[in-house]
Amino acid sequence: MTPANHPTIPQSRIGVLLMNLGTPDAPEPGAVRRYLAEFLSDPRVIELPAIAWQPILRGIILRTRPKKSAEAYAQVWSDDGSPLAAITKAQARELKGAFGEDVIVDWAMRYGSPSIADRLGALKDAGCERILLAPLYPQYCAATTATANDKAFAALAAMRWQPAIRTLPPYYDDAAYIDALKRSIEASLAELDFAPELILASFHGMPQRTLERGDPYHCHCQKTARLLSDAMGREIRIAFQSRFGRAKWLEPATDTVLAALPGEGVRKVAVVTPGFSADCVETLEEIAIRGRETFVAAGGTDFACLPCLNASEPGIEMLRSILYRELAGWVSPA
Ligand SMILES: C=CC1=C(C)c2cc3[nH]c(cc4nc(cc5[nH]c(cc1n2)c(C)c5CCC(=O)O)C(CCC(=O)O)=C4C)c(C)c3C=C
Ligand SMILES: [Fe+2]
Ligand SMILES: [Fe+2]
Repeated sequence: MTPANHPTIPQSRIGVLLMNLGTPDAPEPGAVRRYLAEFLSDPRVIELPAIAWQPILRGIILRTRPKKSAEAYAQVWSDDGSPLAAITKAQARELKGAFGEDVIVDWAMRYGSPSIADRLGALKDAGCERILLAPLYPQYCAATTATANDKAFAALAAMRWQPAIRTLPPYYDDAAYIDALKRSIEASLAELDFAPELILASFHGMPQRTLERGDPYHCHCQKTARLLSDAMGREIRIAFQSRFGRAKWLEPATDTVLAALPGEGVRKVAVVTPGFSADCVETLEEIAIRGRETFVAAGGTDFACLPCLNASEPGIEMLRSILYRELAGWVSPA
């Protein structure tokens, strides 16, 4: 091979790629439609044969849902764009330099932009010979963790010269995660002007059959809630939100629980959403806006939806600690 066509060997670096779900580019029906079309065509998310599912998706869901979802997104959109993207970007920014000068921290979305393929390519071009893929889902399920990793591996499949890869395992029971949740929740509780009688931990739902097929997601959610309850020394009840479609989903459903609590004598509630590493339409609209309406309509008097770990100090400290452990042998101790 002549020097002219020999690939240049850039300086050896390490990359960390934070990966989250993805979000529309704008709170408008067209952008939401493009996002939902990509998201809901993922066979890891909707486990039906394409021949049966695509006509339902194209013929019904993508004709009706984008308008309604766009209204939800419009209520939570920030100056910095979609909260999920803005917060994931802030997490990457806050982790800059956390693992030394030669470790580049970047972020990408499984659906929409910035894409995993683009950011992996950028890390490789910047000289990263080793990359840690970090799906930011504390609880594992195929519809989130696995599909983010699949997308990264599909991008790698197109590279002649691949970097070495590691993936961040689920961290649902990690002491650093539980401790960060406890610190963040206690700080938020201290700011409230009421004392909640109950803390409700609302996790994103999944179809019941994914539990039967072997996803550990339900168990991971239960264990997170139990460890958090032990750490905080108080009852934490669990529920599953965001039901989609007609199949049976994990129960109890968050909206059903919120509607029932006042009847059980619980009139002051704080909802936490430990399964979301960043606030998003599902926490800021579904829980903080619609969940409150449901609870108050049922007779509740005080409601709070506490923030996710986001780019808060406990949240970044937790990410630093769990990511650092996965970089063992790649970076020397700070
Ligand atoms: C945190 C874990 C998540 C799991 C598990 C999950 C499963 C799952 N979700 C849908 C359908 C939708 N989810 C939507 C939004 C959404 N979902 C998650 C996370 C999980 N989803 C996040 C972080 C978000 C927010 C994205 C944002 O832009 O803020 C949506 C879009 C919104 C809407 O139209 O309601 C849909 C649809 C399914 C079908 C599923 C498991 C099979
Ligand atoms: Fe979802
Ligand atoms: Fe939702």
